[in-house]
Amino acid sequence: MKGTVLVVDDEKNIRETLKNLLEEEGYYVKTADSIESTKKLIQSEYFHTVLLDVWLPDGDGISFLSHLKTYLPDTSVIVITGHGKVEHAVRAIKDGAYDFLEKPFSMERLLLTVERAVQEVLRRRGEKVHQDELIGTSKPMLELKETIAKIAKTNINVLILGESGTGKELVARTIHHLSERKDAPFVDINCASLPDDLIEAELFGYEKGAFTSASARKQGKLELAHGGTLFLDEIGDMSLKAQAKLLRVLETKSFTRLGGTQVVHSEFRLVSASNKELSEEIKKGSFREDLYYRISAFVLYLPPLRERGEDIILLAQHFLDRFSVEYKKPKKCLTDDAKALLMAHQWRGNVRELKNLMERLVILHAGEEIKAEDIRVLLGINPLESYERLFQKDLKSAKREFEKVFIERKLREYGYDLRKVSKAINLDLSNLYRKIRQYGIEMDKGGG
Ligand SMILES: Nc1ncnc2c1ncn2[C@@H]1O[C@H](COP(=O)(O)OP(=O)(O)OP(=O)(O)O)[C@@H](O)[C@H]1O
Repeated sequence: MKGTVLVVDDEKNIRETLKNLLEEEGYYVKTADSIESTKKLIQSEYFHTVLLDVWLPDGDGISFLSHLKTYLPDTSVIVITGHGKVEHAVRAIKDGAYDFLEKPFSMERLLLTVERAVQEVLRRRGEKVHQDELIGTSKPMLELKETIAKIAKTNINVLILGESGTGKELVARTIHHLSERKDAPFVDINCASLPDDLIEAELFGYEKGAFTSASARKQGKLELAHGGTLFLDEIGDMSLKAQAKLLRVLETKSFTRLGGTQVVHSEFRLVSASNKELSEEIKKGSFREDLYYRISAFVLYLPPLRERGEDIILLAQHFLDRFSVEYKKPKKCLTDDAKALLMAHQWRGNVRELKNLMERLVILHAGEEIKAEDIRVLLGINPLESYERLFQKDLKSAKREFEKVFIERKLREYGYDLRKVSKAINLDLSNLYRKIRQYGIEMDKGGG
């Protein structure tokens, strides 16, 4: 796949012609006929390039451009303007469009412009070509996206709190991408993964000879973040000594490298994250209160995935689509049972757990349908745990559902040997056959 393209035009035949043409060239293409439908699409899908017509039934494309860039900050937008409408083209470029196409345009010109636009995004995103966009349409996620859009352009220090895997780093990166600093570095450091003395060396850098293994001068992350954003992940794990030094840097915007005397100035925006309750750490005396106030001018809280029910299926489908493209597998969908199971799961590992699960499902399953059983096997859960909803059914359907799960589990347990299963569950062979057929149970052993 060469890249993903969204075609926004109110004329059906233009949408279809462009879609066919671009698909033939190897792009993944989606279309939208209005601003409203575009808004919906970009909440759940990422596009390298958007082809945007100026005239749309519910507004003008150029005014919509800034909204589009909020959701897809990395995307190159190509605006399609009417013949001779130079003022539109000028405004579009001013508002952040990558390029414009004046009607009528040749197909060669279109393909060339799209190709350049996609290349530009891939280059800009570097190794993070497949980095996720912030997906979610639950109330807290929509509010979060709005807040991010508002604070990104400021220089305010942001603290992101939330359980592990809720997307704190992704939010930090999104803030950077939406800020004026987007072309400067985003420098991250995980305070939990480094021992105390190494954190200082990493943050402040060192001079040659500062310690035994310091064979040459090394710039620290604070210095590297100059002009950009410094992301301190797991800041709650920083030692008190490093905290005291960091506090001084935040007050003076300057520091010296380890073993050095030269004062180094660095101007960066600080975004920190923690999955610990920092107020508790302050009470315990392991986190400085004065540092807390410095880093938390604005606090963003990421709720656990289990509290954002409606995002679960959206994210699951998003990851299935993404990994299917990545692993060149057919597009997959979730059965209603599978969706119910995902909704009922606790997701202690939050979005990271969901993402990993979807990746494994794409790798392991050749078919197009993901069933509850496929997921249960990978999650290693006892079906009954996720069967709370059985109690909302009538006895007959609850019984049927349980019977199916029971037989599926026994079949797996006995390596799909029907004779053994028949004996183990005390059900004669012909009845077992009948039930397997009746419930549409697959005798596929390759599922995981
Ligand atoms: N809303 C979301 N939309 C799309 N992808 C997401 C979303 N939230 C999280 N992810 C993805 O889930 C994974 C985990 O997210 P991330 O690393 O940002 O979490 P974290 O809170 O920083 O975790 P930790 O506390 O363990 O460092 C990443 O691959 C990230 O891209």
